[in-house]
Amino acid sequence: MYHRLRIQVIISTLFRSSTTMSARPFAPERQLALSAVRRACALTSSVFNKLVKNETLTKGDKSPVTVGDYAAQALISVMLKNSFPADPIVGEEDAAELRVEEGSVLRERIIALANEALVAPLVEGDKAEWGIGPGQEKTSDELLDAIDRGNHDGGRTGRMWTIDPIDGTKGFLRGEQYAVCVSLLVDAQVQLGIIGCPNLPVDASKPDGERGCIFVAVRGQGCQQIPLTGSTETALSMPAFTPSSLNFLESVEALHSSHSTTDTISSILGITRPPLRMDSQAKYGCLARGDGGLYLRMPTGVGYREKIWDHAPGAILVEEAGGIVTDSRGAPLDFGLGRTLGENFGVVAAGKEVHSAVLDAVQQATGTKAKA
Ligand SMILES: Nc1ncnc2c1ncn2[C@@H]1O[C@H](COP(=O)(O)OS(=O)(=O)O)[C@@H](OP(=O)(O)O)[C@H]1O
Ligand SMILES: [Mg+2]
Ligand SMILES: [Mg+2]
Ligand SMILES: [Mg+2]
Repeated sequence: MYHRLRIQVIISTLFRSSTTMSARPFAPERQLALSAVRRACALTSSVFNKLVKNETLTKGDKSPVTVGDYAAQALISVMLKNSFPADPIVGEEDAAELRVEEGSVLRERIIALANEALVAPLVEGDKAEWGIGPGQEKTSDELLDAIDRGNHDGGRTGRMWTIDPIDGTKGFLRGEQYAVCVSLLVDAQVQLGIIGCPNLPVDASKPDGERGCIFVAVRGQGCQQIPLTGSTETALSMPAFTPSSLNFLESVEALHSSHSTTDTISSILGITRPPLRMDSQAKYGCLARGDGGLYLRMPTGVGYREKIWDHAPGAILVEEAGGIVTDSRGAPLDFGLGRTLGENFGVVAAGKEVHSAVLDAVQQATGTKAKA
């Protein structure tokens, strides 16, 4: 029923005209990044369809890394460099492991996949000057360098992009939710966030219906959902939840977010609906469109530092849909500390009507004091 509460306004014509686009702040960045995320979603879907799981590597942090992660980061990075050559990139992956494997099947597969995605025909909205389309192949070295352009340290000043080429790697490998996530930070403030979710139902009330959505938000311009295979934009606005109508969105992996803390907070708030568990920043998109009323990510006490690419794109979606995103003390997430968010105080994302009640419950559950 909460789906009916969504305020959805079709504004497809608003962003389509290039005259309108270029007049809006960050219009070229939005258009380019949308195209890059769309291509990366096509790439990752095709990897999944062909994927043989024994091609999965294991990195030191135990998260599975697939050819899809590397190839998608290479693709997005090439496209960003072609249009915004001066902008640094904070990307999840780096090519160190691939460089020692010259000629390996894995490396050749990554190069082939990235090039296939780069040379795919132009579709509506694409521009040849972005360095995409037939004949735009790159060499192996150029693609490995593109992956390594994601090695920027982050920081407080200037423009920088974040790329998480496949967020929710475990969901991806299970054939469930994952997301291709890109954001643009300016002086540590998120100005643009784009999240492509190839497996997410376009309408949560029709779980067996059409799948594949992109969520996009530019600061001050609202949050929109676009079907992966179309251009109709739907403006998203978070419905007003009360504590009694709330339900949680949370990680599938208990290692990533403490389910037991969430359970305690749930009882304090009197929430009876079961949590909606899904992998990846698809959770932020679902929150922005009202599939759930609250996203909690509580530290599991293992000293993990959250990464900026795991939250910057999602945070702006929720804020532009009318919600509030803070850590569990009520402090804003700080994207200016480097590649991580620093000490892990968790994430509390919710509608403005309930956010402070949730913070109180978190404080009660964890014995922490909200930041003054
Ligand atoms: N210990 C720990 N604590 C918190 N977070 C961690 C931890 N380990 C990994 N990660 C990051 O979690 C990202 C995926 O988590 P999600 O919430 O998106 O999905 S999940 O349900 O937890 O799988 C995942 O992003 P991807 O690597 O892009 O999949 C990681 O960056
Ligand atoms: Mg990872
Ligand atoms: Mg991630
Ligand atoms: Mg990832």
